[in-house]
Amino acid sequence: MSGDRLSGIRLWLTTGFRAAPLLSAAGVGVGALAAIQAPAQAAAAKILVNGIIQHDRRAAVWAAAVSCCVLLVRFMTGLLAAAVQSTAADRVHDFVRADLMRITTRIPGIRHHEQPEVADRIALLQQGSRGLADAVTTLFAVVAALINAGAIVILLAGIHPLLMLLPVIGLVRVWTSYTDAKLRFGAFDRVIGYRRLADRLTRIARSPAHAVEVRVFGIQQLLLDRIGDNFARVADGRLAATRKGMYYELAARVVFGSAFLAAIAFVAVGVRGGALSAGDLALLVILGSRVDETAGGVAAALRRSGETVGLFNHYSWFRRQAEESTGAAVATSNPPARLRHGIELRHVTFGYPNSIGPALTDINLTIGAGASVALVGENGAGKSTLIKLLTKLYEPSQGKILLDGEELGAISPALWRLRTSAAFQDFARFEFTAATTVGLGDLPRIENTRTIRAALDAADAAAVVDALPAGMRTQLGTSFIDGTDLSGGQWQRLALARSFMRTVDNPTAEPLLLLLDEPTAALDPDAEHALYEHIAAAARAGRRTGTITVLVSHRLSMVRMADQIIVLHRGRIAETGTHPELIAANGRYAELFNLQARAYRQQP
Ligand SMILES: Nc1ncnc2c1ncn2[C@@H]1O[C@H](COP(=O)(O)OP(=O)(O)OP(=O)(O)O)[C@@H](O)[C@H]1O
Repeated sequence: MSGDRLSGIRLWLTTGFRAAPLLSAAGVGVGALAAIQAPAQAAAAKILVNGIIQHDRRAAVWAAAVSCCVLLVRFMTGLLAAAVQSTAADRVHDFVRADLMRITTRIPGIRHHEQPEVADRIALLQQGSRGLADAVTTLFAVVAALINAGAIVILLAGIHPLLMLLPVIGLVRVWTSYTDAKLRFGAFDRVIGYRRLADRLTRIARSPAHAVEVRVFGIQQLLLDRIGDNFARVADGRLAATRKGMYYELAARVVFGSAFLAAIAFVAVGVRGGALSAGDLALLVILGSRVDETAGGVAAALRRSGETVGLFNHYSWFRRQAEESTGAAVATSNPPARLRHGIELRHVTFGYPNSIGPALTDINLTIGAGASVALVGENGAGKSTLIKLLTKLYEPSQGKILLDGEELGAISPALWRLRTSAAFQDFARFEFTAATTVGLGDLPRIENTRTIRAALDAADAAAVVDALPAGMRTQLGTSFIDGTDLSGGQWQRLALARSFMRTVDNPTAEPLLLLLDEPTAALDPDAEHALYEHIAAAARAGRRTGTITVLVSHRLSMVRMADQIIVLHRGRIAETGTHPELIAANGRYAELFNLQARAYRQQP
């Protein structure tokens, strides 16, 4: 058995007991109790029949009484089992969901979001979360089925040892059922990519964020067709597996039915010859249908446990992956209190997972402490990628990034991020109150109104908040009944204010790196101008504290104040220098700058 499978089984067997120990133990106990009821009743039936035929009143009364008691216990355990199982399943569901959230959010980078095999497994886990929750119920079913099967074998052997062949033939049904489950689960695995795509397209079709473009470009039908295609592939894959499995099941039942008929004939002959009693025949008839039922029960339990183990394999794999990437990120060093020399990139090359070529190639760069740097270049040149490497969202594929001479790779991502601040072009619209949306930028001071106000001023966003119905306490976002929505530019101003939270009034934990990736894309010219004034002021202050400011912008008139301008082209550094140096060099930067300046001059 592979290590993956073993750890899946181990996780299956332990998760229920970790999530709800008492309920799980009770569930297994009730399962065991339920399992002996049917064989007990069959044995009582044999004694009853023999008692009646042999006029043994005492035996007959006892057998009838036992039968009634067993029936009563059966009703009680049925009620108890349903309650115990569903409560345990709810507990396990909550436990697994919380565990998955915890391990996913602890992964320091974002590489796992872009690996299809990881995304597929996460989709499988989400869709099969009920199967994970049924960990206890499945265990309950397995215990019950095995005890039931054991008791039946003993009773059959008591009639005649040859009858033990019946459960052996019943095993064929167990095997076919298991094969059926394997086929179905395999099909489920194979089509999960289509399923994930269909789900993603469905989300696009329903998403309010896409609603306008979906209607303007009339792409509803295209989306519906693609969703339909993908779901059809999912259904085809699963149907083929179901059909194949059904043939196996049918064959097994024909074989078992024939064997059962032969067994009845064999015992009937024994009764006629006097070697066996009428009670034995009654017991066989009852047990015969029980063997089929039990074989079905064992098969169903195995099938369920096969599916459950399959899901737990994914769960275990995902936990291990998360642990490995979290473990890999367990770095030994802390970031320095302040930068003295700066950041150096040595032969840094980076390629995204599953992409053909590198996004950055052989980047060599030194940024002095306290410097302001501007990254410019055409779309796809690699600017945002460089920002992601500096925030340790990814690690370089080759080369290293040094922070005052020490490798950034050795510094804990969490601690490093505490000493950086950033605003991204794809900024998040956190739908909290306005104060919280900004305060999130510095968790220890999330409720410090003075700091939030200062960050809003720095981002020229105070007017946005002041115009809200309840000021800073206004709930943002359309997901809430009393929520207020903002324009794209207003959201971006709040995102900028968030990024300034760590930079304002923070002498003890001043960021070492302030990253601004296209921070003004949605801003009007006034706000953009005010922002650049602030960035220039922050950059000047950075000279004192050692903070490096990195700005990505296509607006070249805004980057001229940077101490160093780096022009990226197709993932490589094309040129670097100050604005005057690059203009004098008359290269790519000068060409782009003059082009933009001419365009502005030509405006009426
Ligand atoms: N998550 C990703 N997975 C695979 N490739 C990516 C990913 N993100 C970016 N790329 C690729 O990496 C290259 C650099 O992209 P990057 O976003 O760094 O460019 P950029 O200079 O910031 O562009 P822009 O000015 O358009 O924002 C591009 O070829 C892009 O297609």
